[in-house]
Amino acid sequence: MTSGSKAQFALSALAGVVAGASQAYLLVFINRSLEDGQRNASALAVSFFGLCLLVFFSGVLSVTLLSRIAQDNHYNLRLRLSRCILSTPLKDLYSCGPQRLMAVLTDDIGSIVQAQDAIPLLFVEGAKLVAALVYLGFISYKLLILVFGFLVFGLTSWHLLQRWARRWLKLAREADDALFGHYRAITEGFKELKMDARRRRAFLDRELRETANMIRTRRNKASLIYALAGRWSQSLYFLLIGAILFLPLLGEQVERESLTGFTLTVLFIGAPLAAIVNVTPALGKGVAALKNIEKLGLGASAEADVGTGAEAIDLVSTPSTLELVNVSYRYPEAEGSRGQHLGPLNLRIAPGELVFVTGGNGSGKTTLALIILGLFSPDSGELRLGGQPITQQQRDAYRQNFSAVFADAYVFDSLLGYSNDELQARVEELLVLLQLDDKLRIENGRCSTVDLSRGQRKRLALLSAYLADRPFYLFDEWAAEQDPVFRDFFYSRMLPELKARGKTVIVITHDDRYFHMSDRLLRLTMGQIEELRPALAASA
Ligand SMILES: Nc1ncnc2c1ncn2[C@@H]1O[C@H](COP(=O)(O)OP(=O)(O)OP(=O)(O)O)[C@@H](O)[C@H]1O
Repeated sequence: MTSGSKAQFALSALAGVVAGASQAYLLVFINRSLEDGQRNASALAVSFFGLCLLVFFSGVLSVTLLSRIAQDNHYNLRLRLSRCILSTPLKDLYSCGPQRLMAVLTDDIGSIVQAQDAIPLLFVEGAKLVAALVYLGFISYKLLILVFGFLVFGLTSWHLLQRWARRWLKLAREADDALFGHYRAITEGFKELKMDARRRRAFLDRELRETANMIRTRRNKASLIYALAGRWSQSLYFLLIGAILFLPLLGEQVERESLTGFTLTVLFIGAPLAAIVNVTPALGKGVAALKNIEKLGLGASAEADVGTGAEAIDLVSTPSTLELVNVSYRYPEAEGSRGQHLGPLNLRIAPGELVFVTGGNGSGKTTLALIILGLFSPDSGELRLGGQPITQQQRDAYRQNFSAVFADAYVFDSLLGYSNDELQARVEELLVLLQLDDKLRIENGRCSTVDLSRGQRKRLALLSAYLADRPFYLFDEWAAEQDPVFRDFFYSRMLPELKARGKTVIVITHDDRYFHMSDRLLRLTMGQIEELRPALAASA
């Protein structure tokens, strides 16, 4: 919280307390006018309506300010969490899984916001309750002790029931993660599920149904316990009123006026008590959501700030030698399989070299690419640029040296940071070069469409990489989805042209027809690099 929002919070909390306390004070007036009849009626009326105005304005002020703070927090939370995800190392992100992240970004943020929305109500209702209890103390401290006894017993038993309900809610929330995984399967595996009725049935009737049913059962249990807790507290409340009304039967002498005032006040506290009891589940869900976010550990091992990246871009180096020295990397072990291991890898790529990397499926080419790009930190060994080891703090700056197109390239519908009048001419030129000019337009940095074929999407990703135009280029099986003509154009024209411009280019490829175009050909086998065609300079 900034000091401005702290002051706003303090003011709104104060207004909430004033609103609640003055509502309770209205009760004193009501009680007094009932006791006094028409005596002092005009003086009481002035104070009464004055107090009504105070209740109105302080209530509006408190709720508005606190809602505004809640919205500010919501806004900050969305931004902070997104920034936090982007500063998390890729390895940690892989181990969270995309479905958990989606559940956090949708469900958990929503729960936190609902909890924050409940806070203004807590202040107003809490203040009403406290003020009413103070008034009860003035009327009769003995009866106040009785009320306290009931409150402590009621709240303790209610709290235990709440805890039980929250346990079920927590289990339901865990199943939500699995549900998001199924939703992903529906959207991303839509075609496969549509094509095979047997598979679709198994998916809908077993996987999805089981998870959805588990969530339904767990949430139902939580709701039942919440309902029990609610009814239980209400029953206790009536029991309390009964106890006060019928105390004389137990031989306890209480004045009639005190009894009336007391009963009226106890009836009055029913509403704030119920309101507090009703908003508590929202608070519980909010706390559980916060714990979920904490449990992901996002940002715990955060890399240097990846905020705007402006500071990092200033560090882009001129072409330099890239080295991997005794680098090794292991994927975390999964159930039933040992984590794949790469290394130790030693590699030196000189500025301006065109290096092809090949190897069988699963040999570790993409993993090597992710290490070279600084997206995976090696478990041991180091990465050096221009002879300088890359530290954890420099990793984001280091990554800014690369223009990369991944095998599963994501295509943004805008150029994000690469749209200005100067670049527009280059964009037009690239659209023609990549034969996309009859498919889409890019105006003010926004693409007219990204509904393109896979090959075309890869070309659009290449356009983005060209616009960034860093000293290093890395392509992971870029040409795999291109037609023979364009594939030839890529290897015979585009790669030599990049090399001629002094770029260091690393190409992961299975296209053996073009292996001769490279300066060096590396092969990965079982996580080890083998040099098939050494650098011309080295072999000379
Ligand atoms: N996220 C991951 N978690 C655990 N293991 C992984 C993960 N990604 C890849 N692996 C394992 O690491 C090994 C190397 O994978 P990688 O994607 O680097 O291979 P590749 O050579 O690029 O394969 P392909 O030619 O099929 O693209 C594989 O055996 C794979 O099982």
